[in-house]
Amino acid sequence: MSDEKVLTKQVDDDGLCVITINRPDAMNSLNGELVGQLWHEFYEMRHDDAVRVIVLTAAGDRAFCAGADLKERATMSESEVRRRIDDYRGCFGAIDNCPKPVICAINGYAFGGGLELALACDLRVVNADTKVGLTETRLGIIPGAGGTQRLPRVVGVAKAKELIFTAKRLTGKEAEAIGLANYAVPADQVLDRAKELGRAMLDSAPIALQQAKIAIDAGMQADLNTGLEIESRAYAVTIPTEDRQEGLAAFREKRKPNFKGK
Ligand SMILES: C/C=C/C(=O)SCCNC(=O)CCNC(=O)[C@H](O)C(C)(C)COP(=O)(O)OP(=O)(O)OC[C@H]1O[C@@H](n2cnc3c(N)ncnc32)[C@H](O)[C@@H]1OP(=O)(O)O
Repeated sequence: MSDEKVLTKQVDDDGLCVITINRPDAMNSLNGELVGQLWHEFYEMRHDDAVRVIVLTAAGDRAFCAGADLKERATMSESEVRRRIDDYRGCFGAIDNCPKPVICAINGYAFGGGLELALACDLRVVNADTKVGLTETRLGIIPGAGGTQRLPRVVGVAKAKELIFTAKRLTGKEAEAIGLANYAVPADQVLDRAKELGRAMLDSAPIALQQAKIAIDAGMQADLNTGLEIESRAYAVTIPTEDRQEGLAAFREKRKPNFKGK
């Protein structure tokens, strides 16, 4: 393990947390240490009330994440590669299942596992001039960290097949046009736009945010009637909360609500 931290974390007083991948010299690619730390951090944040909304980004101006660390990969046995793919799935699953909104600020290249990492987040803001893509088929493999499942759910089956079969590298602007990114902005505005989105969510009640995320994510895997049942159960969780009473009181008193996540 090197002395330099591969991941940094900053939480402000309002609960906006910025996680920064810090391997810029290796294009922020995913080695074992980074995957382990990301996984651990997202597990910890599940239970940390000081964190309400998360922005995930990376250091430097070239890459968000160039996917698997291909130099490390070249040294690994087949069984080590299998295990590493499982680690990606566990790590990205922890991000996907994080009960708080996660916004990915794609500051530069996002290829292979790097884009799969971004797809595990709820929203994406991308550098308009960078390139992103699931490039794995050009390396004799397939997207194995959720890409074959999450990309079609975001952009539709036919577009996902086109992108995966051709390993196409899209510009940030093109990613925005197909809904892969919520916003494409100039490079120097990526992090600020992601934080701005995050701050807009801080005004919403934490339990309401969690339940809305659960309802959307679980409901999208189900038929409409099951999805509506999931929504109904998620709504029911919010009914006995102090925050619901606070929301009504704040409306009555014409003031901003002070939500406590209770
Ligand atoms: C389940 C998951 C599977 C996967 O993720 S498979 C991997 C998918 N990733 C890719 O296909 C991207 C591979 N990388 C590239 O295509 C290019 O690179 C870039 C477009 C990202 C950048 O190109 P350029 O600007 O010309 O720079 P450069 O000289 O190629 O790279 C700069 C340094 O960064 C290292 N690097 C780039 N990508 C990776 C990587 N994925 N793993 C480890 N190192 C990487 C290079 O080797 C080099 O380093 P040095 O200066 O020592 O030669």
